[in-house]
Amino acid sequence: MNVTITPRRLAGSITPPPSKSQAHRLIIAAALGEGESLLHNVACSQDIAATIRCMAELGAGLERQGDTLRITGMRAGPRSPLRRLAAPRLDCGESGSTLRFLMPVALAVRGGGRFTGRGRLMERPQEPYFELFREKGISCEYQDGALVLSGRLAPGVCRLRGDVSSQFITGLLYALPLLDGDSEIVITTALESRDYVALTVDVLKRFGIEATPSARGWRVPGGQAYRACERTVEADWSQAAFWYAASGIGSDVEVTGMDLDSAQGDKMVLDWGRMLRGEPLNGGECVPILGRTAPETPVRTEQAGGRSRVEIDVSCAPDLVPPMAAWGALAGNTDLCLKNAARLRMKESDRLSAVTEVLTALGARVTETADSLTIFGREELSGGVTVDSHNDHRIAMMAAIAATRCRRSVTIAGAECVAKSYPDFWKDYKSLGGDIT
Ligand SMILES: O=C(O)C1=C[C@@H](OP(=O)(O)O)[C@@H](O)[C@H](O)C1
Ligand SMILES: C=C(OP(=O)(O)O)C(=O)O
Repeated sequence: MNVTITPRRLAGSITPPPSKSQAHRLIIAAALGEGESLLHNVACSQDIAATIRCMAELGAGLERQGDTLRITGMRAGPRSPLRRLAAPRLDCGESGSTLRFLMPVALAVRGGGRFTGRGRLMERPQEPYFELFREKGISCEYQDGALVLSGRLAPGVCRLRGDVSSQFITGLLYALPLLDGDSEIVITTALESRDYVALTVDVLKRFGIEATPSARGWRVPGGQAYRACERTVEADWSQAAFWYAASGIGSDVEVTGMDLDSAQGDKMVLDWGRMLRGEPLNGGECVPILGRTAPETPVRTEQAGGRSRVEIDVSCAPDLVPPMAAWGALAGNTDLCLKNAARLRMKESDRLSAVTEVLTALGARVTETADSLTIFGREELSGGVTVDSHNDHRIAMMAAIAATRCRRSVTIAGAECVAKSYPDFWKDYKSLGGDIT
């Protein structure tokens, strides 16, 4: 599907969709649990549909009633009869979270499974799991494009890299409590996307599951049971970031329904945006309103010729790169460097090269290195082109936000990919006065 945008500023009020990251976690916890859980404000993005489908295949009952999901837990645990059933077939769509969260879960609950996916999913790296699983005697093989796991996930020490994806750690945090002995997750490198692990621990706690930080990672007692729960999914800070970016570059969008106390790390978009706007400054340093400290506290420096440069370490919040890039491209006399971003090459697209290609086509000046982007702020972009979404929801949304400040119309090819995380994105864009066909 092509969407053509006639540039104009957006105005109005919007509540972003429910958090995809939180919804995945709540659904999995409820499905593993005992009894009936109710989850409210569940939106059926393609990624969430994948997790729902997979948890049903693993043995839970999931029934949608409007935006409420009624989940009958499978009572997973060391003595569950589910372990005797045939290997489940888990279609993860394009969702990296679904695949990586459920690989150890399927091992713990069913002794393995056959995982399939679409788009770039099956090419995304799984080596940290493979190394760990093979060390534990679990077989991991690609067969006709499917990933087949089989074996027993034994409790004990689980050594894992922390700089490929935090999703591996989340998967283990879900599976290890179900084993019949205690475990420790030992992180062998720097941990990136750290707040996503904190979000996991936050959800687990609500289901009565304990995981405590250790000097090397997390200690996870075995023999735990997920208890049923009733929760409402919070609004999504990663999606809110696109609307904050729109306002940052001249639109007037009021973002409603956001929880400032959320465990979602992407709420730091508020601090990053403030830094980009150059306010408020305190001796040249931004004072983070959300109490964040290095490394994610951005640094702003004054440059020659009246320009400023903002440098942000994005390793803690990679999903903020596309909205921040759109914001940076139209930041006037401010240049934005997004560094420590190598992991973005392993998402739905190679997001660093996709951001560079799309923003450059729209008329921005962007330089790309192996692990960073520098975007040189302008007052306006030229537009007048067709850009490719690269089948990446966050790239399509970035282009749509940047288009609000182009001189000529912008066509986004493959615009339907927003359904991966934000099926109503185009509807919401229109409701804010966006002119799209
Ligand atoms: O745990 C999660 O919900 C996510 C973790 C992040 O991935 P990485 O840990 O691979 O960076 C993020 O990019 C992804 O969109 C969602
Ligand atoms: C990378 C993303 O998700 P996942 O890893 O779950 O596919 C995303 O939503 O940007």
